[in-house]
Amino acid sequence: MLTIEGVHTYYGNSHVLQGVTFNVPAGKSVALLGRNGVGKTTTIHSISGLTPAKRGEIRFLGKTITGKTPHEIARTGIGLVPQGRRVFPSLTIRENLTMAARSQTQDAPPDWDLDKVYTLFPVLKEREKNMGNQLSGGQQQMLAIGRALMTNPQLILMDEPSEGLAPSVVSQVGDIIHGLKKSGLSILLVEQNFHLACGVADEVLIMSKGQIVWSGSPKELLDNNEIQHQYLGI
Ligand SMILES: Nc1ncnc2c1ncn2[C@@H]1O[C@H](COP(=O)(O)OP(=O)(O)OP(=O)(O)O)[C@@H](O)[C@H]1O
Repeated sequence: MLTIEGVHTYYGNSHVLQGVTFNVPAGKSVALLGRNGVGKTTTIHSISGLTPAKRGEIRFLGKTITGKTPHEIARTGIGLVPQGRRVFPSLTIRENLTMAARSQTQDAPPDWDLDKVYTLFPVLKEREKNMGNQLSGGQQQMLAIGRALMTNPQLILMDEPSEGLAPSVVSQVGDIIHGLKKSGLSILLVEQNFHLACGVADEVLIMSKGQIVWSGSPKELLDNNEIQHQYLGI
C-alpha cells in the first residue's frame, strides 16, 4: 500500500534520513521505533510532504507521491495524527472535526462523518461545543485521531499518540488503534512506548541515524534483549 524506497531527507545541510526503505502492507499496522532524534518524525513528514524527500521515492496505492504538496498527499487517502496533537485551540471540538471533512470520492457517501466519529468517541460529542484547549490530553488525542478520520484515509500516520498521557489513557489509545485496524485501516505508528507499539503492531521497524536497522515481529523484538538495549535503551 505504502512503499518507501531509498528516501533521503535534509534539514538544510543536515542529512537526516539516509536511505530509508520499508513497506506498509494494506490493512496492517507497522510501528517505527528508535531513540530520540533518529528521524522518525522526519519519516512521517517526508511521507506527508511536510518535509519533502530530496531523493528516493514514496508510492501510495501504486502511485508516486514524492514531490506532491501535503494537501495533495492528504487527498490521496493518507491521514496524519501529528505529534503533539495540534488541536486548534480556538475552534470548538465540532469545528476541529468538520473543517477536516472530506469524502473519498465525489459520488460515494463518506465512510467517516461526524456521527461515526462521535460514536467512536462519545466524549467528543458530549463536549462538542467546548474549545479545543478545554480538553484533557487523552481527549485531545481522540480529537486528533477523529480529525484524521474525517479525511476518510486508507492509511493513517500516527506520531507518538501516547506522548504525555497517563498509563490508563495510553491503554485506551492502544484499544483505539486496535479498533482502527479492525475497521480495515492501514497504520504507520511512531512510538516511544515500546509496549504500546508491540501490542498493536503486525511488524516493527527500528530506526537509527536515519536508517532502518532492524525489522521483525513484535514477538521477535520482545525476545531480543540485545536489539532492545542497543537501539531502544531498554
Ligand atoms: N525543523 C528542523 N530543523 C533542523 N533540524 C531538525 C528539524 N526537525 C528535526 N531536526 C533534526 O533532525 C533529526 C531527526 O529528528 P526527528 O524529529 O525526525 O527525530 P525523532 O526520531 O522523531 O525524535 P523524537 O522522538 O525526539 O521526536 C534530529 O537531529 C533533529 O534535531
